[in-house]
Amino acid sequence: MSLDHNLPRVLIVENQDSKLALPQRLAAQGWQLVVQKLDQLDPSQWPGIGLIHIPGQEAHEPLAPVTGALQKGSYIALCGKEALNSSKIQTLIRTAFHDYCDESAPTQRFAHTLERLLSETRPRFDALPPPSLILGSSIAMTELRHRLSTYGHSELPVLLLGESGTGKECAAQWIHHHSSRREHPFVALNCAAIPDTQFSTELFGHETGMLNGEPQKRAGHIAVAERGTLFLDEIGDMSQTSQATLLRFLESNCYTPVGGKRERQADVRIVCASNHNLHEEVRTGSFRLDLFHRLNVLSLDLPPLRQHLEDIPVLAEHFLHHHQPPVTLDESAMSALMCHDFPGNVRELRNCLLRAAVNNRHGLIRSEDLGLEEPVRAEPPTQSLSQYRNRQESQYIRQCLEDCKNNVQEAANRLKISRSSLYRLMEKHHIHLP
Ligand SMILES: Nc1ncnc2c1ncn2[C@@H]1O[C@H](COP(=O)(O)OP(=O)(O)OP(=O)(O)O)[C@@H](O)[C@H]1O
Repeated sequence: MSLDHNLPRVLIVENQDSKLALPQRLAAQGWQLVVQKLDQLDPSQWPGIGLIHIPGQEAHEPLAPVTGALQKGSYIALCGKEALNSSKIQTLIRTAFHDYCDESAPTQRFAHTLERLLSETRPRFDALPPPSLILGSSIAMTELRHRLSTYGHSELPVLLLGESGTGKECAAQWIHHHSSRREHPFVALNCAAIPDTQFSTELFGHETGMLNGEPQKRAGHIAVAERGTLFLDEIGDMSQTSQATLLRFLESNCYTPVGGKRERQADVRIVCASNHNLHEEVRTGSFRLDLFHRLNVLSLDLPPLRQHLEDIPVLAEHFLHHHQPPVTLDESAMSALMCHDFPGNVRELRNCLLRAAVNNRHGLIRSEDLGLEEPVRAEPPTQSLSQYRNRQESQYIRQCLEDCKNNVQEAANRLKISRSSLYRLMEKHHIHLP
C-alpha cells in the first residue's frame, strides 16, 4: 500500500540482524511505517518521528552517522535490556534521543510514546485522531481503515451502515480527520433524539427578533460545522417530516434559520449513519427513496465484532491499558470473549471489560468475572463458513487443552495432530498457556 502523506509516518531503523515484531504490531494500530536498515538509510524518506533500534552494547558505534541528523528530528530509542544497562548507550539516549522504550514493552506503550512525541513536535497533526482509534489487524479492519482514508479525500456524502457499537461514529471521525476539512469542526447530531418540531431549529438555528435590544440568535448544527463535517447519526429514526426537511436542504445546500429572513449557503460535508437496514426501510416506505439516493453516494458496511473476533486481544489490551491498578485477562476470560457473540459489538466488549476491571481485586480477570450472558442473536448468522469454522476450531482447541490440563502433547494426541501443528494453531488463535 502506498504511503498517505496526510498521515504521520514513523521511521523504524532496524539493525541488520534484528527481527522486530514491532512494525507489524504498530501497523495493526493504524501507524504508517517506513522501515529501513541502519546501513541503508535514505534520509529523503525520513519522516520527523521514529524509533531507532539499539539491540545491544555493540550497536552504538554504527549509530554515529545518524546521531547528527537526529537532533533535527525526534526519535525514540528502542532498546533491548542489554543496551539499557550500558552507560555509553544511556549517554547516547540522553543526548540524542527524545525518549526510549524497552523493546519488550507492550505495543500500546510504543503507540502512546509516539502519540505524545507527535503532539509535541508536529502541531500540524494536532487535528488528527490518535492513529489507534480504529484498532484491529483483521482483514476487515485493515480494509475499513483504507476505505475510510480514501473517502476522506472526497467531498461526496458517506453513508455508514452497521449494527450498534460497530464504530460508525469512530469511522465518521476518521473520515473527517483524513479530509482537507480536518482543521474545521466535526459536529455530530443524533437525529433519533430530536423531536420533529425541533429538527429545523437544531439543523438551521433560529433568529427570533430582538429581546432587550439584543438580537436573539442561536446557531444550528450546520453553521457550527461550517467548513467541517456534519455527522448525522441514527438517520433511520427520522420522521417523514424531518426527512423532508433534510432532503430540501441537501438539494440546494442552502438554509434559512428559523425565524430568519436571509438564506445562507452551507459549506459542510455530510456523513451519516444508521443501524437500521435502510434498504429494507426504503422498500417498506418508511425511509424516502430520494433521500436515500442523496445520502448513499459513498457507503460502507461496518462489520459486527463476531465477524472479526481475531481483533479481540488487541481491543482488550487497548481498553484495559489505562486501568489502575493494572489488570490482565486470564486464559479462561480470553477464551470466553473469543466465544461470545457480542450483539452490542465493540461497545459491549469495552463495557464488559471495564466493568470486570472495576470489580476486580486480584489484577486478573477470569471468565466468571465477565458476566457474559448467553448470546442473544440480533440477526440471523452472517459469518462466512470459514469464519464459522475458525471459531469452532478455536473453541475446540481451548476446550481440549483445558481437559488435558494444558499438556500440549496430550492435547495434540487427542486431536490427532502433531505437537508442532498444535503450537501453530494455538498461535493462530491467540491461545497462550498460563
Ligand atoms: N475498531 C475499533 N477500535 C477501537 N475502538 C472501537 C472500534 N470500534 C468501536 N470502538 C469503540 O466502541 C465504542 C462504540 O463505537 P461507536 O460509538 O463509534 O459505535 P456506533 O456504531 O456509532 O454505535 P451506535 O450505532 O450505537 O451509535 C466506542 O467507545 C468506540 O471508541
